Amino acid sequence: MSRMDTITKPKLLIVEDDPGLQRQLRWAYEDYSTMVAGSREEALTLLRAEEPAVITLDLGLPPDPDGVSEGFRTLKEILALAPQAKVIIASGHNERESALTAIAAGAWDFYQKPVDFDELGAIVRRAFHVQALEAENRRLMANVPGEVTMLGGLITAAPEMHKVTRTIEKVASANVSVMLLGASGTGKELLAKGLHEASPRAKGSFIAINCAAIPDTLLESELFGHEKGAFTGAVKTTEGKIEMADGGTLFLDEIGDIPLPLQVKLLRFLQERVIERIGGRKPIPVDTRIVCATHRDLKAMVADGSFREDLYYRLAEIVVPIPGLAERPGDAVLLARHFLRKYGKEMGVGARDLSPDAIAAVEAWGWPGNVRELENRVKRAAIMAEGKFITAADLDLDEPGAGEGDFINLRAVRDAAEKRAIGHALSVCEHNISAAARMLGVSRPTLYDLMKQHDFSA
Ligand SMILES: Nc1ncnc2c1ncn2[C@@H]1O[C@H](COP(=O)(O)OP(=O)(O)OP(=O)(O)O)[C@@H](O)[C@H]1O
Repeated sequence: MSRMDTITKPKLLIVEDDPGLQRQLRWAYEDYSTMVAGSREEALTLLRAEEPAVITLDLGLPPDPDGVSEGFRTLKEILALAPQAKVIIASGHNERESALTAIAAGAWDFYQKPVDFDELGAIVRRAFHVQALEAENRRLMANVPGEVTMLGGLITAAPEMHKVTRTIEKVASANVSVMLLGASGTGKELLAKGLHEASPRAKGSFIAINCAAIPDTLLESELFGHEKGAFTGAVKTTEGKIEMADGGTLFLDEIGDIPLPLQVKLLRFLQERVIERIGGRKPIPVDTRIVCATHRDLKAMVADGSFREDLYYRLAEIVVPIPGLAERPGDAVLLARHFLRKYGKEMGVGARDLSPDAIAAVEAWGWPGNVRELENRVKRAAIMAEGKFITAADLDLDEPGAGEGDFINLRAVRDAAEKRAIGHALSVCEHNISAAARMLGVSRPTLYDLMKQHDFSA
């Protein structure tokens, strides 16, 4: 076995004690990197060292070459070490029963001796094929969000967002101010948190505040805190959010909503790194990093005088635009599946997936509310849906023309409605055609015709 072989060819382990057969089998499998073991011990040693994907196993091994006991023992030990390996059993005449027992014990397939190389070759090829598919599947499942934690728990497969996360990772450790620009629900807070966690301030607190959600009159106290008796109702001295985030990061969402007088106070903090609580007399030094975000056009606000230019440049040394969900190819479905798993687990319902019509609808939707909208729709669907699959209707994405622009005429609307109803019935009935036909009140042949017409696979 050359080094090249091990790198490029799939590995096949042949467990066979007959030297003649060993030679023949080795010769028959040129396409694989083959290795031969004549006993259980040798088989296990090679298994540990080489991790072959497929194994052919003769049940009659020494010290019991005419029985099956050693073969079964070997099978059991192989599967204990490598449950994903495909083990193909070789059984002699009249050993069909043992072969079936071996399958029940976890073997993948069997063939009858004397060896028919064509037949065995086909079984081995198929075993490799299935093994590769399963390995690919496992790899994809491992990459399923939730299990992979990207920056701040963010989930994405879109290159546009990978660029964003790379930028954030880079600026996290630099001493620069960062402004995130993006529509509501695009994940700005999640990214700000990711930035904090990737920065040397990760041991400090991450505090978030939405400036648009707090009335102007309270915002100053929220940010800077107040001394006892500073105003009616100030019954005790309270720290502001800037102070609470000392040593950490303060995320100011909707920074464009800060009124002008407060902009001045914030600028002073950024320049001098001290704050004064409302009603306080002494400046308090605070080491807080500010990360801010907005969906507004701050440059236009600077131009019309509603946002201070000097503050803008203090806050926006690095500006990171965040693309909307609809501009991230593949992310909507990826995130829908993630939220489905998350809420399915939380509610203790079994594993569920999106039906084909739901996938199409999720891909076509414009997502004006971005990830937040998607999360809300999936959460509601996870609660309401009954079948194993979540449909477009469950997600409330099934109005005629959803995401597709206007319909041309009534026939097109009927067509679309028919297609949705069929997709829904098929997914609810888990593709059982008779059950779906009953649900739709049509005969089986009619449903077959309709499925053909609407491009559903039978
Ligand atoms: N890529 C993502 N992966 C996983 N969850 C996400 C992702 N993007 C957003 N979310 C989730 O969507 C919701 C909205 O995200 P977030 O609050 O970060 O958005 P935002 O841009 O700050 O919104 P707003 O400006 O309206 O406050 C949160 O529950 C967040 O956890």
